[in-house]
Amino acid sequence: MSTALEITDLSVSYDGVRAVRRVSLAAQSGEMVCLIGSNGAGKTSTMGAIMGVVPSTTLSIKLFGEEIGHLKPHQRVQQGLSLVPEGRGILTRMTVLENLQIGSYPARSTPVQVQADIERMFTTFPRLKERAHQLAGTMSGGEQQMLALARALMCHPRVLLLDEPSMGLSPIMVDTIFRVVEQVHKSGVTVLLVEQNAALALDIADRGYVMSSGTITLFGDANALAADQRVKEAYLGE
Ligand SMILES: Nc1ncnc2c1ncn2[C@@H]1O[C@H](COP(=O)(O)OP(=O)(O)OP(=O)(O)O)[C@@H](O)[C@H]1O
Repeated sequence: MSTALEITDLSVSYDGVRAVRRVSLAAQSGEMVCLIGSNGAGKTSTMGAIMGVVPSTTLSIKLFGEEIGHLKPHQRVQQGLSLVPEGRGILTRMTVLENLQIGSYPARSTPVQVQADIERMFTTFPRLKERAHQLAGTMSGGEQQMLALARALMCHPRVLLLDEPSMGLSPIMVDTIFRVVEQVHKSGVTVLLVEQNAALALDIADRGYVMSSGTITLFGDANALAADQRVKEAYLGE
């Protein structure tokens, strides 16, 4: 199995205050890896730094063995990395269709390819098809999360970074989103998932990392982490 994503010594500071300290993590090709931890642990900062949208000092970020740490975010997208950010990051004053079209820009797809990708997204998310001409900002939270995920998939990522996809969603909508995440994973995409809902994350992931106060404190097989007393007490409410 090849290594899809390999992060070495990633650190993030805000105004001189260290939020993430020398984090190293990896995901093998086709793996689903989760990153769990309490509020403010540094998960979102880590995801942003991997994507290049949050400044960091990082020794190395490798995507399928190629160093991408020096690349701009859109260049990282071209290399096969996509982020669905926390809070979704969709363009609220544009329609669903426009959001999907813009989502395809970094991939430099041909118009025929873009159209095929939009149809693919509409098959995966029929709700988005029904609402193709609706302004994204007027959709429900769950619909916006679907759009954010669909937009990231327009670029055919090889590695998908998902930051808190369940945030603020009803249980039914969480089910819908996670079913698609599982489909995407089964299609061979490597997934790095940040989730506040640790039980859900450890249930769906192959492996996990636990983050606390800016550092990785535990990692391992997802089942083993879910059975770990420290994880149970701190994150699973048991
Ligand atoms: N833009 C910023 N400016 C200053 N401090 C920030 C900024 N973004 C994050 N922080 C701080 O960095 C720390 C880590 O935040 P981060 O959002 O990465 O954590 P998190 O684990 O994703 O938390 P949550 O689960 O609540 O989203 C926190 O103390 C936060 O207040």
